[in-house]
Amino acid sequence: MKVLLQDKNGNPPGILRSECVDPIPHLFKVIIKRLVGWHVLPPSCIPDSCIVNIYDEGDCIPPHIDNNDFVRPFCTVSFLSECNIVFGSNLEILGPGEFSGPVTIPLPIGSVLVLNGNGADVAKHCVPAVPTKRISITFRKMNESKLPLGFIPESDLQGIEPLPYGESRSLSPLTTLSHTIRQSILGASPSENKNGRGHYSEPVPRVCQIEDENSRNRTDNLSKSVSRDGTSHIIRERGNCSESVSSQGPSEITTGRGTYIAPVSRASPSENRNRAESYSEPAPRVGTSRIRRDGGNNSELVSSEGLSENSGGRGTFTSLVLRTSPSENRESRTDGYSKTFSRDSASRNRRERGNYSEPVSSEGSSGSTNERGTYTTTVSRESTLENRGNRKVIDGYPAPVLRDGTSLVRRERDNYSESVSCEVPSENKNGRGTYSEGLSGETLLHSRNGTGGYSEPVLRNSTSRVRKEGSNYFEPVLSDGQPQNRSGRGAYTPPVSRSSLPENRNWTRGYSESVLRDGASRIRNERGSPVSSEVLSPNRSGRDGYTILVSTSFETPSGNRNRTRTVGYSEPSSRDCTSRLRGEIDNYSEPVSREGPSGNRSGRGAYTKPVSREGLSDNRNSRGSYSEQDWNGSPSENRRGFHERGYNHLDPNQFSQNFLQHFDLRRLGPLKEQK
Ligand SMILES: O=C(O)CCC(=O)C(=O)O
Ligand SMILES: [Fe+2]
Repeated sequence: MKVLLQDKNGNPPGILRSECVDPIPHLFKVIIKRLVGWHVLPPSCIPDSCIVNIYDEGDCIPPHIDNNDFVRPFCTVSFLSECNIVFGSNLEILGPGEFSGPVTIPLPIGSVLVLNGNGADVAKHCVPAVPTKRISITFRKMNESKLPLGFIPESDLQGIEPLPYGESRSLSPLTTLSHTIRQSILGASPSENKNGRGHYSEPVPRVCQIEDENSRNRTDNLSKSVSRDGTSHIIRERGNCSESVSSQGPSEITTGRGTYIAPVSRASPSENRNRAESYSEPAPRVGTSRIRRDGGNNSELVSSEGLSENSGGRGTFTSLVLRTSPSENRESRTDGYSKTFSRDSASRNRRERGNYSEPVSSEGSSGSTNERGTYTTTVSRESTLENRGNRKVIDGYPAPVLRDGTSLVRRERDNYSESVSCEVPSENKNGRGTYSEGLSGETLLHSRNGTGGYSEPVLRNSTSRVRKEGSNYFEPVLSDGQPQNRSGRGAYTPPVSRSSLPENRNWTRGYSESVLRDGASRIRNERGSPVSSEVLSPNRSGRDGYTILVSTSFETPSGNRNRTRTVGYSEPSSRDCTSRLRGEIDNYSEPVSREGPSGNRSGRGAYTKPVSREGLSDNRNSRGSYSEQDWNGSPSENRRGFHERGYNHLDPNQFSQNFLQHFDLRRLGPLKEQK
């Protein structure tokens, strides 16, 4: 593969230090503060740049790895519509906007995807042609040694600290981020997430009601949220950086001075582009594994190999654990996204079953067992029927009653499960730690123990943790060290006191690993941090803050059962590296910005225009960093439209206006119509 070490203008990959972009909009700062306050990003990675990718229907971002001029972890927040993101070291371009890779992860609206470790540095990622318009904002911190010349840090973004955990019943930041990160991030001010003592309590979901509505309404609400801010919201990269991306070669990126980095539409090597084979399913149902962390706090989307048990027999199972704010979000979330954890990390119940590990609400939720004897936190559809009458039903799904009165409902969709929690009367709990009458006592018990015999302990103080690993449970970890939580199945490990949690759990540094059905293994960091992905040893160093999903057998299910364990995690054995998840290798990508050929990643624009599906092969360069040999067609042709749309050199207000148009679909109509 031909690798360009510089773009058309002679710029090397990475941050363009001499470039200047607009300052970060106020609303973005609000988001950043929450990302850090809620432990999604560590204080060492406070974003000082960002990219706003605006996708029209059919647009995509080819395989790439975010340049290392940006520190890890970094994250991306999704808006407007859900789409998939594909990870893998070998991502193929099967056609315009059609990429195939070992791991496909859905990005729900409002979710935050954190990339770290190998997930950010080894695996590539790409966004196949989106089904409908979508916007994502990628927040990254520039490496200090790569800061744009004359770069002046935003004073109000300095010294942001993670909010301290609140007490007992309050949810921990580590447990609240979620799909609703959007609503929380956009709908409340940081201070509102603190309790009277200045502790983190819970995000205030001002727009939670939106969650009960359809995407359009959500969009509307998003608009409102944005509008509420009254400032020039979104988009625009703060005069912090711009980056250039050459059309090929690993790691090209650039940043410039400002805060934003422009467009990021990295294309994959030419050889991967024009494949004749038709590719009907971008996201292989089986063989996808996903991990998502919505925040440094443990909101994770974890999916794994097509474990029928865990996915209700529908193939790929994914457990989506999103953080949300406890109260409001619970009642209102209906589209399956909601939270799951409790306030302190200890309260997270996590279960790692043969094929997946999944967070379980700390309040004691826990799971239900499916009829196949497989433990799953997810409420199976089967059980739904029988439990429906006794449980709170959210969007058609029953909500297990948690001890503290909260309930958790998870449902499974094609490829993933979503958890939805909601509040339920405390009377619905008995004193045994199980569930009782009221809402679903018997039914719940039935659901839980009917098959797998798994009874999940629910500590009254909601600080229990449950974990199941394979056939064994790795259980309860009470925050107070109490050993009450055990299923009695014999497969449990003794309760582990909170303080000793890491050491007692598994191999190493707090990771617990489970082997996926197809041989893939998964590792999770109980401390709740990130979610990394790939399996390469470097990234599995066991550093805090991320979960590692190792899935090595997507393409060769039968041959991936051999694992090589390395410090706390297993090494994938497949040669094709399909075990990688979430990485971003700057193989290069080619952004196509609305500003035109030379505008990609220039940092002038706060956003990037993903590559259009139709013009995939033509649209990939950013700053002209493409090679004629590799790119057929004229880039400018594909970008013309953007030029004409006047996205270039907009002043903040004008820029905002344009940006808002994309959000307020109700008022302004479909984005398409605005062209
Ligand atoms: O749109 C997304 O979710 C991903 C964007 C991305 O990969 C990037 O900005 O580098
Ligand atoms: Fe990226």
